Amino acid sequence: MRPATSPAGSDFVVVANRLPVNKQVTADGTVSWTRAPGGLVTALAPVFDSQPGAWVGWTGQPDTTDDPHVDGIDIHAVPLSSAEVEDYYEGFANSTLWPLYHDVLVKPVYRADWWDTYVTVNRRFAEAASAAAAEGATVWVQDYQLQLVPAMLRELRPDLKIGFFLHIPWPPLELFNQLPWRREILDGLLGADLIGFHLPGGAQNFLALTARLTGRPVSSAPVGVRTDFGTVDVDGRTVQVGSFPISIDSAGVAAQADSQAVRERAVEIRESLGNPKTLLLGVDRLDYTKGIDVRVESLERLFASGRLDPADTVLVQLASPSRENVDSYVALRDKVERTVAHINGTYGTVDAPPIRYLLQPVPRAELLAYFVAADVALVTPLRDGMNLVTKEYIACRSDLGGALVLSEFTGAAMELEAAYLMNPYDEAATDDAVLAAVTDDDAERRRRMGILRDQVMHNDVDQWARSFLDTLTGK
Ligand SMILES: Nc1ncnc2c1ncn2[C@@H]1O[C@H](COP(=O)(O)OP(=O)(O)O)[C@@H](O)[C@H]1O
Ligand SMILES: O=P(O)(O)OC[C@H]1O[C@H](O[C@H]2O[C@H](CO)[C@@H](O)[C@H](O)[C@H]2O)[C@H](O)[C@@H](O)[C@@H]1O
Repeated sequence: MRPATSPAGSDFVVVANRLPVNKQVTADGTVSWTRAPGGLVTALAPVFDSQPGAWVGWTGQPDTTDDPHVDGIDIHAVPLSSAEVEDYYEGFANSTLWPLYHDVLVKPVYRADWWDTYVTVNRRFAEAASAAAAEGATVWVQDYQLQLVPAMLRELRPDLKIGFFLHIPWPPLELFNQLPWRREILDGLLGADLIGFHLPGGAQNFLALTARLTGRPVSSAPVGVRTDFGTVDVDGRTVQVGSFPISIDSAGVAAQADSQAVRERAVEIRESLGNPKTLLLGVDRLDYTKGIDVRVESLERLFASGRLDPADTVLVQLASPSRENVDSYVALRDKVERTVAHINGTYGTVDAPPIRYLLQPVPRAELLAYFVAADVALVTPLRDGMNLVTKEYIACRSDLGGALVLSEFTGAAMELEAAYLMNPYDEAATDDAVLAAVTDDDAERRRRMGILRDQVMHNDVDQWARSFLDTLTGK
């Protein structure tokens, strides 16, 4: 039932763990709002340019009742206590689900008290969404932190059209089955009218698992990209299941990258690094799924074997701090920082270390200047739902310069086959891919970048959002 306090509400509501802004509080208590980290916000923020609506989410800070203002979006902040952040966000979302859905790269932790808090917090998000939505509104729930919201929201508001999109991989049956609350998660998701995944394989896994664990009738034909949807029959209600590869505001990124200011800054960046023959670039949240260790270890092997010369090669690794209270992230940071120091100590000189490592989010224009400046982008995840950094790099290269080394274990690899694809578990193949991207002649690099650019400029975030929402609303 609709809460009595509800205003008329919005016709379009996004529900995501994060708001598009992040609250930063410095030691002296100064408050500032910065763009929230990660690809979910990068992708969803432009959706509101063409569609007014509300965004229900958390500010990124515990124990606050702030309601930040964002131009053009009606923000509804969902408060979380410190204990809830520990149990729901750092615990169940990022120490249970995140590793389980990313090939158990670290061992998932299963704790009933974390699960209980996940249920409590999901209910709070469902209630906030219910209060924000107008009669008959379209509500789009995002990601693994909120998998129970679709069913909870349907119970509160049967009048709504409810969509759910998963931004990370959907795991195979053998892994998902580890989850003590697997049936509850499936039932939560099945509250939606449309469930979206990046890749057809994820949608197919979901259908197979649903048939096995719930016994509900599911369709048997394969799922296509933005077409040929699967179905689950939930007591006479049809839930559609589809594949919608996410993207970026390609034209907007390209236009900003082509600005004089960004081009000039790119030249300055190269100069400040001593105009190396080869500038390699990594840009990631500091996450163990991203394979930052894979690329720096490959670089070390290429230096050690003499296949690359550390005197004329620089790797800039821009890392954004992430989930810093979770043990596996602390361990990764230690590992990366030790390896970088080891390589710089072994192969550098005092004034020219081959790796420049920054652990701070970089302002947007500055980031694009790095993309324009880099000869090779190294995108080497062990597993990644999509990876929007890849698409940002390509969108920035209207000059058809640059080359992309891309892990086969990213969602992006399915669409971007003209990249230098590599298996991050295969050291020799990784080294060969990096070396080919560095040493192939300009014609070959331009040929590949041309194909990649056609793909990314054509398949942008607007198409992603439109195709999902049109399917959801039956247009
Ligand atoms: N060090 C950084 N500084 C600024 N932005 C960053 C940094 N690292 C990543 N980003 C941004 O965060 C987003 C990451 O999205 P994506 O590659 O899909 O991975 P994820 O969502 O898992 O972090 C991109 O828009 C990227 O530009
Ligand atoms: O909110 P955080 O805990 O700081 O994490 C940031 C986001 O990381 C994940 O992003 C995923 O979504 C991207 C866009 O679809 C995709 O390209 C990437 O492969 C995923 O890892 C997470 O799924 C988001 O919920 C987080 O906000």
